[in-house]
Amino acid sequence: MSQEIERAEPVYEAELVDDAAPRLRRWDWREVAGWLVRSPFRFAGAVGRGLVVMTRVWRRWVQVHDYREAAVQSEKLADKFVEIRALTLFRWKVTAAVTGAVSVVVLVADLVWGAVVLWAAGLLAAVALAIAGRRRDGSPGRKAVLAGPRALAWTMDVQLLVDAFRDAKLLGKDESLRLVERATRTGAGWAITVDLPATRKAADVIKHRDALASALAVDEVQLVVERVRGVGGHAGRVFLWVADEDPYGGSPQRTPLLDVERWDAWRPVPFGRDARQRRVELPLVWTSLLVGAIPRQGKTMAARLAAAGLILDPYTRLYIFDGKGGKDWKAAEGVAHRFVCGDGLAEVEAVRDHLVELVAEVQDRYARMSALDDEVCPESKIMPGISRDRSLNMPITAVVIDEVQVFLEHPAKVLVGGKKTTLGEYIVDLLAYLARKGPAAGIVVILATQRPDSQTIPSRLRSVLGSRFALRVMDWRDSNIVLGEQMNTRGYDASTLLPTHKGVGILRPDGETGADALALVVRTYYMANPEWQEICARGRVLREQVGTLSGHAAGDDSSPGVDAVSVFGVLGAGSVPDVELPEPLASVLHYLGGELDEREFVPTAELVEALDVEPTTFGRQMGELGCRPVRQYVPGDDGEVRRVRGYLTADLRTAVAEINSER
Ligand SMILES: Nc1ncnc2c1ncn2[C@@H]1O[C@H](COP(=O)(O)OP(=O)(O)OP(=O)(O)O)[C@@H](O)[C@H]1O
Repeated sequence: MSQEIERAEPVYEAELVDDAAPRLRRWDWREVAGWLVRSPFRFAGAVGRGLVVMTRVWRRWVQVHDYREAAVQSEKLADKFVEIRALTLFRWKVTAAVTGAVSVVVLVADLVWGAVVLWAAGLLAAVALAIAGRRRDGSPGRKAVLAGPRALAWTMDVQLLVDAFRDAKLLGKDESLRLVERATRTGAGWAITVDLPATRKAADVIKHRDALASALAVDEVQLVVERVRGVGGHAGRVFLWVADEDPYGGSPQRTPLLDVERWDAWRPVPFGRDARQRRVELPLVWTSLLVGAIPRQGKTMAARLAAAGLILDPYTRLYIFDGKGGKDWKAAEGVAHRFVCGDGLAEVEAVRDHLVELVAEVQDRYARMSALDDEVCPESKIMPGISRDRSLNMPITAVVIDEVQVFLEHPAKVLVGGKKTTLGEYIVDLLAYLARKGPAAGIVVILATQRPDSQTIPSRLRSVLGSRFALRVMDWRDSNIVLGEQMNTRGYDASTLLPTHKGVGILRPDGETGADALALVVRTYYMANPEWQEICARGRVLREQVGTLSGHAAGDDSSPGVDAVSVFGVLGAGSVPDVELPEPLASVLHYLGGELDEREFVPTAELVEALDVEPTTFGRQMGELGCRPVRQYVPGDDGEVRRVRGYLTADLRTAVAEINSER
């Protein structure tokens, strides 16, 4: 009895003390009743779990799992395969023999002693299973919810997922998830679709993906969270996929471009695979690409993959500039119309001259496109037919610059249009013009850098680059420089990628190209050096066949001699100033890109949808930055003209100019 007595707390003055000093653990009758009512269910639950546990134990045993794993670890699976198969077969036979023997014994016992034996055996088995499947309290550390014996429990019991959402503070205490689609086995993982309560947003789950991964006790690279969009989707519907193991481990896949004879630059280029091994393709025409990463993460590989698609199209003209000056791009010399490799003054000046030549060409293309027949060129934009018509001389032209910071940071003083500047600044202006005006005229700008900071790539250049790919970077600021303002707060931060995951990065496709997701994690395809050389060699043969080998590749390095002054005149026009703009104005300008100059009015609804922002807050923040909405008549998708709220691009430009002058 004395052991059951709890020591009373010290008694303080004015404290009420219960008379019945020795406090015993007393059961409330409601607790007892509750326990009695719940126990059959708990027993049944434990039996169910026990069944799952025992089935798994048996399956691992029959498949010789540990032996197999040891063989995989020591990379001897192939050698041990026959042995493992023989052992598996033997264990299947043992299973069959034991099952047969037990059935016979039970049958005989049933005949001799009657049905009571069956009941007794069943009960015994149920108790044994319940013991195997009981919930073990107090086991140290957290167990991965989705690994081991509980994987099946999770797929059967959504409550575990609800608990994880609550632990990650994505659901309140009284809120719950609604199951849209049961958990199913999809690829090498489990997929489930759920609806959040009406007040919650899928975007927040994406944002706090790491908290959810922690609550589920899996590494965040194993957890994929996507919004379900379009028909059948809404802002509160979430698709979750949890990989069994690191989806970016294993050996990389080779690029499918190696299996094709030629490619069409108008088709999106095969770029890599996402966590679920779905193909990710990158449209390049009518847009541009910025790749950023710290060294040795796969930046050159990513840029070369994009270039490879263009190299395999003989109608594409290539300007290839490599600031590193190594061997990485050497093979492309045989296909490039202009080729510069190195970081000396002569090389930087050559790059400048080639870019000036291109800017002049863009102007010329616009002039010629406006003179073309409406049927050939309906909207002052290059079309596939035009780009392949040799007589029009407007092929898709790609400017690929690796280690672009070498050119952008060059400090040599130059005089441009009577104004003192540096060579680097001038190249920034030229590239910004090309990225802004070029896409519609068939110019594709692809830039790769290991210095993604705001000085190196000023916002007037960044804001006009369409697609972004960030491999691992130093910190979230650098990540935002590549991916766009505030992308880290939306759950996309390339500094959290793992150093061992070479070639894995966050891709933010150009919104204009109709991409569904805001961004996605991609592992690029792998293209070994000999394969890259093979693609370049094939590109050369193709160009020789159709007669498009030109410039440097054809041994002709002469420049057409462009009037640099006339080019200078167009550079300043409408360019976005070089300051960090506050949000949401920065995102608006990024979204509009070159359209800032081309459009007169942007409906608020369009911006709210494109930027995925809350309309009231957006309106207030824009107001604080001096942008007031106006009403204008615009034609809708159905052709009907409606009066809608929106912003005049002139007002946006004025706001930018004012912010600029205040700094
Ligand atoms: N998708 C991939 N899968 C596996 N390994 C990859 C992948 N992409 C790149 N790598 C490996 O990562 C390493 C670095 O690649 P790469 O040379 O492209 O990086 P980088 O960032 O351009 O480096 P640097 O800054 O030195 O130019 C290479 O050894 C390459 O083989």
